[in-house]
Amino acid sequence: MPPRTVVIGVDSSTQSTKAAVTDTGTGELLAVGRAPHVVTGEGGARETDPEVWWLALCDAVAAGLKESGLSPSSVVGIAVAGQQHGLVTLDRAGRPLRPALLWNDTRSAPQAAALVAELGGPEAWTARTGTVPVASMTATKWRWLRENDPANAEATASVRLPHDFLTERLAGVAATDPGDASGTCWYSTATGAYDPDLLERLGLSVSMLPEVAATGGTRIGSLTDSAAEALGLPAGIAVAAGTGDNMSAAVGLGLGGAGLLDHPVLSLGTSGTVFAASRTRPASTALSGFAGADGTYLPLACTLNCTLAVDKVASLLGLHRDDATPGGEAVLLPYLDGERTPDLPTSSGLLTGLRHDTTPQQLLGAAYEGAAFTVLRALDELLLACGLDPADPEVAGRPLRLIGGGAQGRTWVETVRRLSGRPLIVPGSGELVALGAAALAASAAGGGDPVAVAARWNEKSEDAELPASERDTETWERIGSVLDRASEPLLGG
Ligand SMILES: Nc1ncnc2c1ncn2[C@@H]1O[C@H](COP(=O)(O)OP(=O)(O)O)[C@@H](O)[C@H]1O
Ligand SMILES: O=C(CO)[C@@H](O)[C@H](O)COP(=O)(O)O
Repeated sequence: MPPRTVVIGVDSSTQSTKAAVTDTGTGELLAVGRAPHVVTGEGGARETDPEVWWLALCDAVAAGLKESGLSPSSVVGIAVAGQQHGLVTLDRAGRPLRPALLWNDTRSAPQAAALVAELGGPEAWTARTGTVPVASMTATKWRWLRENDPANAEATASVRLPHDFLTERLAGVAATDPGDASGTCWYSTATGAYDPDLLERLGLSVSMLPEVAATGGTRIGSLTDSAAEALGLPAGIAVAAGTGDNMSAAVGLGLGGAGLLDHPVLSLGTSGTVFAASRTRPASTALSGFAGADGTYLPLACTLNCTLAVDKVASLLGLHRDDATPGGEAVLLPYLDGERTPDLPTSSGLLTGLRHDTTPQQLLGAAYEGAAFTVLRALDELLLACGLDPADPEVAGRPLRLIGGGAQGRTWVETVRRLSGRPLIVPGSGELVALGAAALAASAAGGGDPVAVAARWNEKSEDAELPASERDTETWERIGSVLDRASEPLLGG
């Protein structure tokens, strides 16, 4: 038998880094090393020092390798999938000038509104870049920095996204991929390149940005001696371009440009996201028309408040996260970070429908319902943008794949099932982002198309399949009516 070779898929997300030591041949997840991140900031600010991500990556890789019991010499490749959109600013020596502005930092909402108006409205942005700027998009953060921290903006020699900052630390090469680049709002999914006019408008030049590799699985270089020493891995192994975390999850599921719209995906993490792989370029202002890691399309909608917000409500109530019952009359919109979908960056949490007999368990259940409702309503927009009618019983009956940390939680699964009325598939692998990155690494190390690699790995996956339960339309309508009434003044409706 030839010796076992492995690849390392890194998921550098908002709350932590995970490094999945993955068998190159079978996709078996042999070990997962973990290291937490620190997010700081009050009000709308959310920042992390990029050096925290690098140290967490080193710790997670070391922990994963130790747990696997394998020799470092069995590792043949590595790829990073990172939280999308974050703005990393580097000096001439490649050192971060300041903490990164994260995807859920809402301070750049005014800059987003100004950019939308400057181009003549949302449709113009959809046509140009695929996506309408909201506070999450990198372009709005760069403009915020120029207006609010001009000294650091002036000193910036290069701009990176979280995943390509880390990839550059690994390979010494400035590279990104179409998927993560499409979340900047200065890359066009229509042309597959940076938009020179938008760069000029933003005061950026191409020389400040990483080159866009053809796919996230492209080998952009090899592990440098210094990175090898920091990670305890052999120098010279393949480094892939990597991608954004949602794009990587799509790869991990074996979805990529194959038009597999019959299985939309719902991810329950710090963010709640819904997305579907598509061959058709989406043209809706109601969602983000991102690219996939291979340059095809990944229409996606994202909420700012999902598992972290619900965990916060549980801790305020002194309850365990699964100590919840359906909310009854109580409606809780847990928009603790403001909200992105719907675009309500200055909103905060809202509780209504309290009675003398409302219990703490119902309040927690109402937080789950509010978070799940918000992302599920975005799913309807996603389907519409993909030319599907969400009210069509055939479309409404298609299964929803549930991923992210929340998919491991009983109450999350039951709440999504009850409010969606759909059958659910919970994939056997709980680490789809890291698995997708491992497939990108395997591809870079010589293993062919990453989506095909992941699809082959998934053939043995033991997925949980849950049949549909009756849809709780009463709760759905109650929450929808509260949200619509509360957002009217904020949306100017
Ligand atoms: N067993 C579980 N039950 C419910 N929620 C869980 C469970 N395990 C993890 N989570 C939730 O998953 C979240 C982290 O998910 P993850 O997808 O790793 O987030 P991120 O990618 O944003 O860092 C945590 O906020 C936690 O609430
Ligand atoms: O902004 C988005 C998607 O557009 C988020 O989904 C981020 O990519 C962060 O993801 P998690 O840390 O919640 O996984």
